[in-house]
Amino acid sequence: DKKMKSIDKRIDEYHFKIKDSSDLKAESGVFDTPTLKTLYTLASKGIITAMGGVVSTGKEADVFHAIGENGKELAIKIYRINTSDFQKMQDYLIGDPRFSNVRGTKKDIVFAWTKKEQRNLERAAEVGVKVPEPMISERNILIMEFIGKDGVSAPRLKDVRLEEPQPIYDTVADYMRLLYQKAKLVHGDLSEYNILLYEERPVIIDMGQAVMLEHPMAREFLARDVKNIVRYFKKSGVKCSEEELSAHILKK
Ligand SMILES: N#C/C(=C\c1ccncc1)C(=O)NCc1ccccc1
Repeated sequence: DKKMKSIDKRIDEYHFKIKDSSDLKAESGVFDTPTLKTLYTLASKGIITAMGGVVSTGKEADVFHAIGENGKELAIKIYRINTSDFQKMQDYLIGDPRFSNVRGTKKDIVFAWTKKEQRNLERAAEVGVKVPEPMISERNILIMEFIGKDGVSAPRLKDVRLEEPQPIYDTVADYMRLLYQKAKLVHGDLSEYNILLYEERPVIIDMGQAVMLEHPMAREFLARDVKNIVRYFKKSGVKCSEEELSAHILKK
């Protein structure tokens, strides 16, 4: 019972439990009724026991901190159903052999996108790339491992000044190679905005737009990812080039 006590104490530390929708609605525009229903379903299954604060907000989605079973810290990514750039999502999905049959309303597109991010995170984790471990996705909600401590998210590379950039660059280069060679994926939006630094190691996030190598734009997306990564690490003092990073990723 002591254990339960401590979890309750932890939960009380948060602004609010999932008690009524007024609190959640105040948080941000993602909490429309269907989303609240889904959150309550997840809560009633004990998957989420308390919602924390906002970790990050974007056009497409908001990420919240939460507490799950046995006090585990979670990241809850909630995709907006109305304002998401669903035309862009649709173009990405149509090019993806795994989702090319998805048609229909914005809702269907956003649900498929959420599932896609979960599948991409699973494939990345399988081949040894450090990403937030995905747990489940339900409609427009993706639940994953929280990368951070006590509700404080690990910082993005964009927000840190690296003492030792070389080993971080080497790891990111290896992750890009593993994604391409083993997971047959291109991240498609890789930059210092989508890499967290946790316990001195890079963690890749935001795999929703990642595409399979068969996608018509896979090579252009890879070239853009390479350009972004070289630009950032050159600025951080690493001797690197687009040719060298591309070779590292593509060589057999
Ligand atoms: N996944 C994820 C993220 C953070 C995160 C932190 C700690 N643990 C897991 C994930 C994240 O900020 N993504 C960026 C983003 C972009 C656009 C909209 C919302 C969010």
